[in-house]
Amino acid sequence: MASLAQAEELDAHDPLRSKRDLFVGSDDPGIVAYLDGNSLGRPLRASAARLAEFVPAAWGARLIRGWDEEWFDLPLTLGDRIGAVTLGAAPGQVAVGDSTTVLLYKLIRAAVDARPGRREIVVDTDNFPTDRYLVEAIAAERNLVVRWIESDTRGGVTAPELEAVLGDDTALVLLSHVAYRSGFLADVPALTRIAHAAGALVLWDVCHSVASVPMDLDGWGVDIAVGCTYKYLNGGPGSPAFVYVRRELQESLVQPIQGWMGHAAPFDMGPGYSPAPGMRRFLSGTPSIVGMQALRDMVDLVDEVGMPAVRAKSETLTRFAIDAVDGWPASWAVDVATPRQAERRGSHVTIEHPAFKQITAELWRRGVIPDFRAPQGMRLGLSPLSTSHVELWNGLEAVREQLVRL
Ligand SMILES: Cc1ncc(COP(=O)(O)O)c(C=O)c1O
Ligand SMILES: Nc1c(O)cccc1C(=O)C[C@H](N)C(=O)O
Repeated sequence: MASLAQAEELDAHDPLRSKRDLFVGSDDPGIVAYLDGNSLGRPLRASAARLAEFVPAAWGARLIRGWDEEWFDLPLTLGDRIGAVTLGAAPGQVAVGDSTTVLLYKLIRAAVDARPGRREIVVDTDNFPTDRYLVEAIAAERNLVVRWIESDTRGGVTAPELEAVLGDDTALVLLSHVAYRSGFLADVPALTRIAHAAGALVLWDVCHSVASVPMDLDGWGVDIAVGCTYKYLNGGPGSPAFVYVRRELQESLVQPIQGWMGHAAPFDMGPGYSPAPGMRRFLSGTPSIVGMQALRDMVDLVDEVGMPAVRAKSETLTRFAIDAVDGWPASWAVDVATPRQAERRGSHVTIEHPAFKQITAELWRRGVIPDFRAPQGMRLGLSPLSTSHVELWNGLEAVREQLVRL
């Protein structure tokens, strides 16, 4: 049974335990347990220093010269770093820029346009709202049909569910690698093979898996992936998203927001749009260089420790959370909505109870910070590099204390 002693023991043997001290606020007594790193990761102390220095040393001193010296290429050089460290992507296939929502729009549009004559987009009913809304908007724009896979707050998409909706008319399948609610971890290589066998392209939303679940996008034959950088990549609020496009596919995709930064010769400022070769064609306007600074430190840290160590810690954290909740009286009727098989879950655990909305609000007042997802889910986001088992135990104890009072 999970206990404080067990949490202390797990921390004592955790090879990543010293990394927690690298984060701002890890010593703040007002934050008893930060369990929302899957919405907004904590800042690294190195990022605080980098951002403080950026204004005088980069922006202030280099001024417009900064674009030639580094910033113009940063979306692609940083993309390559994210690709190598977290995505299993060879260079030249990842670009950073825009928000997740905007990148998803650009790539969903490009993908359905690359399959002319096919009229359906497949997506699941419990995919993240932005993904669903975009698919509906693009279906309306392009006169396409949305084929829904029924999923719920406890699930994710499996191979038989995908097979049941695929057909000759499927242009694109849009799925999440880790379901934002349940934490279900989809079998990317298997589902990608199934979609390809039907002649469809697949776009993976990797927001909740990047830097928490190891990926091999090249090896898995993934077409396109989009992910955000403010969760487990700790880029800060609104840090830009990234897109991966398989090399062989790049020249065949035309994205709809044709801005000058994606042009083959942006500084010619000539007539007509001619897309740049390679990943630059997926950029639109001036990317947020300021927004790219903090995540550079997290990519370096993940590179130093390696994704297998990150995943191993994530597994002990999620298992500990599930064991602790399993130890609560059955009469409390708290359900674990996250898969119990470690290989089928990402790095958050969701528990369900009708009182969790009010309980989460009270926990925030007490410095215990999970998040609440309607109708009754409490998500415990476990950032492998910044969450300790004792912190998690303290958070769970606070939840238990609230449940006892009901
Ligand atoms: C799975 C998933 N997709 C997309 C988004 C939307 O990203 P953004 O708000 O950065 O556009 C998020 C988070 O907000 C997410 O969790
Ligand atoms: N992106 C967010 C935001 O701008 C404000 C508050 C929360 C978020 C989130 O990240 C939500 C998150 N993607 C989720 O999985 O629910």
